[in-house]
Amino acid sequence: MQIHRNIEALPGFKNAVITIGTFDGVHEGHRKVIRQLTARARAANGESVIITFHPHPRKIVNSSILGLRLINTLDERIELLEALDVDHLVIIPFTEVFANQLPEDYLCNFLIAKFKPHTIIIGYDHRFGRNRTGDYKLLELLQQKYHYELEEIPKHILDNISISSTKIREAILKGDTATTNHLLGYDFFFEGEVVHGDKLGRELGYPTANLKVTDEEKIIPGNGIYAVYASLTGDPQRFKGMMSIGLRPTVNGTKRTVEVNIFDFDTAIYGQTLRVYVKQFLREEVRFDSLEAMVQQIDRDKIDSLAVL
Ligand SMILES: Cc1cc2nc3c(=O)[nH]c(=O)nc-3n(C[C@H](O)[C@H](O)[C@H](O)COP(=O)(O)O)c2cc1C
Ligand SMILES: Nc1ncnc2c1ncn2[C@@H]1O[C@H](COP(=O)(O)OP(=O)(O)O)[C@@H](O)[C@H]1O
Repeated sequence: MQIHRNIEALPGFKNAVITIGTFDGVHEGHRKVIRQLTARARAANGESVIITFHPHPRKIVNSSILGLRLINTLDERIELLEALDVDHLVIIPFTEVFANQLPEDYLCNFLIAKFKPHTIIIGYDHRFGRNRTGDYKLLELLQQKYHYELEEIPKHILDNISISSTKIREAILKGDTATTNHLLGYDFFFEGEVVHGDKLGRELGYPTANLKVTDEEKIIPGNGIYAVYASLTGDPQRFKGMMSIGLRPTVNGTKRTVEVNIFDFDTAIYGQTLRVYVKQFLREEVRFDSLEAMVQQIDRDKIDSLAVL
């Protein structure tokens, strides 16, 4: 997959079959659309092109949802799309100027001028241009003039995509790993930099890599204890482990922490980036009367984790 970030330097596409969207999550619903895209491109003897936006258009167009958390960072989205046999990914910086183009200008100066699309695959409810006034009808109207084919994404797939995206975000926040991973079609993951904690973990027999998630838009699972896989950037090895997210009431914690104990592992990894695949929710965080009681429970968490990993 070729990645293009500069719209002034796009290549000449061959029979471009294009679709437009944010694809946050690259979940099962998105994959259906992408299969439609790649199949159509093959049939047209052309190239499949995904046009996506960053930052998320909803942040620009509707500032009331500034707090919107995303299932994927841009880099994760790229990585997931990379695995799906798409020829080109075009990342458009979604600015106010871009959003404020008249629909006809967007169509003519952007879509047609830059892509010369053979086919546009789009949902019937797709909106574009200033105040989102451009619609499918306009695309139909100008089809002859600009010689593109129009292919509709079936409504049930579109409905399913928006329901899934909402459900996935809610499920992640609730710690509902079964729903999350089922709807995503892969295990939800996130990354964080390993930072210093209170140095209590090692004393308790369970050193934990404390993670600082640097992308503030990234959604993080709700509080609880989870069975996870973990890997270090640049290292293909995937370790088993368990994660605790929460306030750590037992040690009178006040800050929400994300920490991972990696099984059969004994290396200082401060400063490194750890990726965590959230496999299964095990239990809620509890306030224990003593550290011994907590360690006994963590012993059981390890057994429970190993049973699902
Ligand atoms: C698998 C696991 C489960 C945990 N469960 C709880 C818990 O239920 N309640 C709690 O207060 N802290 C829990 N913790 C957090 C510990 O209190 C924490 O690891 C300890 O304070 C060490 O922190 P440090 O890494 O900053 O030294 C858990 C940690 C792990 C790894
Ligand atoms: N099995 C392991 N799981 C997680 N971290 C480990 C492990 N073994 C060694 N480490 C290292 O030790 C650190 C955790 O030790 P800990 O005593 O909990 O200190 P801190 O409070 O700074 O997290 C991790 O950040 C990592 O660098």
